[in-house]
Amino acid sequence: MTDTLKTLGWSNHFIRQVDYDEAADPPERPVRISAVHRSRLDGLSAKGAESLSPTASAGMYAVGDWVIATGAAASEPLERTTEITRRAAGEDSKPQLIAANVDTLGIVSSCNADFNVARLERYLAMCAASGCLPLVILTKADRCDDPQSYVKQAEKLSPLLSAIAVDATDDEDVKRLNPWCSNGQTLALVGSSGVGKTTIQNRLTDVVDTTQDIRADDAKGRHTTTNRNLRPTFAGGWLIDTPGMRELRLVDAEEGVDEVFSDITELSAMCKFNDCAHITEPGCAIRAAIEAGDLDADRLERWRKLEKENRFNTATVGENRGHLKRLQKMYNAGKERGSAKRKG
Ligand SMILES: Nc1nc2c(ncn2[C@@H]2O[C@H](COP(=O)(O)OP(=O)(O)OP(=O)(O)O)[C@@H](O)[C@H]2O)c(=O)[nH]1
Ligand SMILES: [Zn+2]
Repeated sequence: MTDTLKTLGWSNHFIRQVDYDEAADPPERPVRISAVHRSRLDGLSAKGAESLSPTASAGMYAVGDWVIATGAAASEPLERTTEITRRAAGEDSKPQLIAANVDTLGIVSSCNADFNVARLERYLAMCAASGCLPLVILTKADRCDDPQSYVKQAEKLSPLLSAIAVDATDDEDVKRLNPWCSNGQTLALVGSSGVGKTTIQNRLTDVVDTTQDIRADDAKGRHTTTNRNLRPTFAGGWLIDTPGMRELRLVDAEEGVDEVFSDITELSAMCKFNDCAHITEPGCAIRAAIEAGDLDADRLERWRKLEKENRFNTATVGENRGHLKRLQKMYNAGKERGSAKRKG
C-alpha cells in the first residue's frame, strides 16, 4: 500500500473487497469521495483530485466513501467500515446518509448552557449505531471554572467514552485532538449550532469558514457551516464537518440505545416479567435499583423517551422499506457486475 493511499484512509477492510494490484498500476483505482454533488462526485486518489460521475444514484454515495474509478466513472461505494445516518428533517422519513468510513465521531458540546446529558446520550446512541468511536469534545473550557467536572460527567455515561475539554480558540489546545485525525484517521464533528465545530475545524485544517458570535444569553448559535466535506488535517488525517444537527433523530439505532443504556438493559433482563414496563410490576429489577440508589430515575426516563422515539422513527422508516429493498437489490447487482468487470 502506498503512503498516499494509506493517508487517504485505504485499509485492509477495502483491500479485501477488490483485486486491486497497486504495483500493476491498472486503470481502475481507489478514490475516496470528498464531496457529493447532484450528478458529480469529487474525490481524492493516489493521483490527486478527481472528478467522477456516479454509476449509482448520487444519494447512494456519502462523503468519506471509497469507490473504484474506471476512467471518470465511479463504481458503487465499497462496503463501509462505518456509516452515519440521520432521519431527514420534516415529514420525509427516509434515513439520510451523512458520512461514511468515519473512524471517530467527535460529539461537540460546550462547558456551558449547551451541556446536556440527554443530548449527549442521544448522540452516543447514534454513534454506537454508526460503528464510530465516540469522543466527547467539550469546548469553551476557557469560559468555565471547572471544565474537568464536565469531562467527568460525560465519561460517566459510558465506560468506553473519552472526553476532552478544550479551548477551541487556542491553536495549541486544539492540537490535543490530533491523535484522532492523524495517520489517515477520519474524524467527524457533530453538535448543536454554536458549540465551536467551525472554530475547531479552522484550526485542524487550512480551510477557513466563518464563525458567528453567539448571543451570550442563551448559548444558542447561528448556522455558519453549510456544506459537508472531507478535508485534510494538518496532522495527516481527515475531517468531515456536517451542518448543525439540532434536528437529530434516531433511525434504527436500537442497538445504539441498548449500548448507551447497557446498565438499564442488563437490569431489565433481571425483572420478574419479560414484558416488565418497570412501573408497578412486582419483582422489577429497575425499580429496585432506583430505590437502592444504584440507578438514577432521570436516566430511566431519558431511556424511555429515546426508546420510544427510536421505535416511532423506525416504524415510519419501515414504510419505506420496499423502496430500500429495491435499492439494495440494484446495489448488489451493480456490485456483482463491478466485481465481474474487475476480475475479467
Ligand atoms: N472562548 C471560546 N469561544 C469559543 C470556543 N469555541 C467556539 N467559540 C466561539 O463560539 C462561537 C461559535 O462557534 P462556531 O465554531 O461558529 O460554532 P459551530 O459549532 O461551528 O456552529 P454552526 O456552524 O452554526 O454549527 C464563535 O464566536 C467562536 O469563536 C471556545 O472553546 N472558547
Ligand atoms: Zn422491570
